[in-house]
This record gives sequence, structure tokens and C-alpha cells, in this order.
Amino acid sequence: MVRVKVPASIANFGPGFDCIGTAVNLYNFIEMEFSDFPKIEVSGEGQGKISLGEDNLVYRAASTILKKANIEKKLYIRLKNEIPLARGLGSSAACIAGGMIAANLLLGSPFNKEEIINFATEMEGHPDNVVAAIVGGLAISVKVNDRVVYKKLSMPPSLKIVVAIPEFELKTERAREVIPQKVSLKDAVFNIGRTALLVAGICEGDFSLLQVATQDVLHQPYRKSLVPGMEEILEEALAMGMLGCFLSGAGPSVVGLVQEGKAKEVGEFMVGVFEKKGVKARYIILDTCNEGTSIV
Ligand SMILES: Nc1ncnc2c1ncn2[C@@H]1O[C@H](COP(=O)(O)OP(=O)(O)O)[C@@H](O)[C@H]1O
Ligand SMILES: N[C@@H](CCOP(=O)(O)O)C(=O)O
Repeated sequence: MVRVKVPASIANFGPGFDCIGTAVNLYNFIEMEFSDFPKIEVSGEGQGKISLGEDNLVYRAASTILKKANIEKKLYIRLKNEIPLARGLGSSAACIAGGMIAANLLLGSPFNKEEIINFATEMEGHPDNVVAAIVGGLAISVKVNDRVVYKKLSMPPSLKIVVAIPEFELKTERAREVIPQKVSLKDAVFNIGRTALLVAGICEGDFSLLQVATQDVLHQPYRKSLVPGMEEILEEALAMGMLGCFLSGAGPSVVGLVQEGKAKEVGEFMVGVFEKKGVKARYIILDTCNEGTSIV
């Protein structure tokens, strides 16, 4: 039997659409063993909603590894979930990364980390969440044909991540439909420059860059119609003392980067804006986590 702990992730970190994600200290736990018949148990987030059949995302991710290793066996999987579903905190990436890593361990690790990253990216469709979930830290990833080239950066520990989580779900698939396939040169330059600033700011611990370096025009303007309140939170972020503010993954959660001491005030502000728009929400205060999926 194997047990792994896989972190949530905040993808599209600022201007890093589909390329930059950070792991955070909110986890799903996956226990896996071989069984005579498929069996899944769920507790925590998604209990009563998540499929208990072979179409379950963790089961499918694990089966992908078994198939690639030419093993035909059934699995008994127990899930203990802390990551809310379809809120922009990488729940699907956690299932894919965790399911694949657990299955690989169960088989005696026939695949290395790079191969798992490539398989997981293929299944998720974009590398930003899965790479952060697997390696931890702030993960910068690009796809080069069928493989992923990535670099992990450590995040400054003093940076607090406040996440306002609306009660409603927004599936990533739906949130990708609203993004245009073509962008202007002006918008491309906007995000390229800020992405470079973001990486420099994180590497040198220069938080004064973050306000500009977390801006985006590639996905947020198109997704604002799906997330009532997001635009108002972004507009007030600087006045509220946030170092940076952006949509978490594909939404609907919104992230505020703050120094310790500001987190509660910023969380209450963001929840208040959502509530004024008639959207029930809560907030949590997270730290980045520099460890990715680990064996427990
Ligand atoms: N713990 C889980 N076990 C099984 N399936 C899950 C789990 N968490 C998420 N999923 C699947 O992933 C979907 C959400 O994925 P997605 O729309 O990408 O949102 P997110 O932003 O949370 O990754 C859920 O509707 C469900 O099908
Ligand atoms: N780059 C992806 C990120 C999706 O993150 P999630 O946490 O919402 O699954 C996108 O923007 O579609």
C-alpha cells in the first residue's frame, strides 16, 4: 500500500498563463493498493459528489500509469481531500499528479519524475498546475513538443497567499472556452515583460515589483464575466495594501499576495466584494510550499 500527499496549486501566477504555478499548503491524501475489484472511498472535499467508479480522475490517472507499464490490475483507492473542487486551486491536477505518482510507486517506480511530469501534462492539457503539484515551489514550465521543460524557484517564505473562494464551481474546461485563440502583439508584450519582472522579483525578493508583475491581459479580461466581483477586487488591490492580486488558476477564486499582518483584512475585503455581488465566499490564508507530492 502507498500513501501520498499532493499539494493544491495556484496556476496562471500573475502573467504566467498556462506556464507558471505555485504549490500551496493545502493537500489531498491518496492511499492506493492493488485489489481484486475497483474500489474508491472519499472523505473531505467532494464527498458524495466525486465518482466512485473507474471514471474517477485519480483512478484514471493511476490506470494510465498501469497501462503504460503493461500491468492489468484493479485498484483500491482512498481519498482524503482538502482541495475544493473546480475553484481554481488545481484539484484536477492534484488528482492526476497524485494518482500517477502513487501508481508509479506501487509498481516500484518504473517511470522517473520527468516522465510522470510529461504524462500528467498530457492528461491535464497544460503544465502549470501539475508541475507545481509534482515538484513544489514556483514552477515555470513550457511544453517543447511532447515534453515539459521546467524550473522550480523557491518562494520567499514571508509572502502570504490569501485566497477568496466563491461558493460556486467553475470548471476549467468552461473557463478556457471564453479565451480567444489569437492575441495582439501589444497584449503579448504586456504579459512577456511582466512575466520577466515577476521572475526577477521572486528571485531577488523584491516585492515592490509584484503589483505590476502580477498583471495579466491574456485571460483575466475574458474571464471576468464568469467571476462577478473579480474586477472590483483587482481595482482595489493596491489601495488595500496587496502586493499583487490575480485570478487563481481559471477561477473563480481570487488571490491576494500580502505581507504577514495584512492577510485577515485583505481576506475580509475580498469576501465582502463577492458578497456585494451576491456571491457567497470564504477566505483562507495559505503559504507557498516548496515540497511537491511526497510519500507519507
Ligand atoms: N479529489 C478528487 N477526486 C476525483 N475527482 C476530482 C477530485 N478533485 C477534482 N476532481 C475532478 O476534477 C474536476 C475539477 O477540475 P477543474 O475543472 O480543472 O477544476 P480545478 O480548478 O479545481 O482543477 C471535478 O469536477 C472532478 O471531476
Ligand atoms: N492555465 C490553466 C489553469 C487552470 O487552473 P485550475 O486550478 O483552474 O484548474 C487555465 O487557465 O485554464
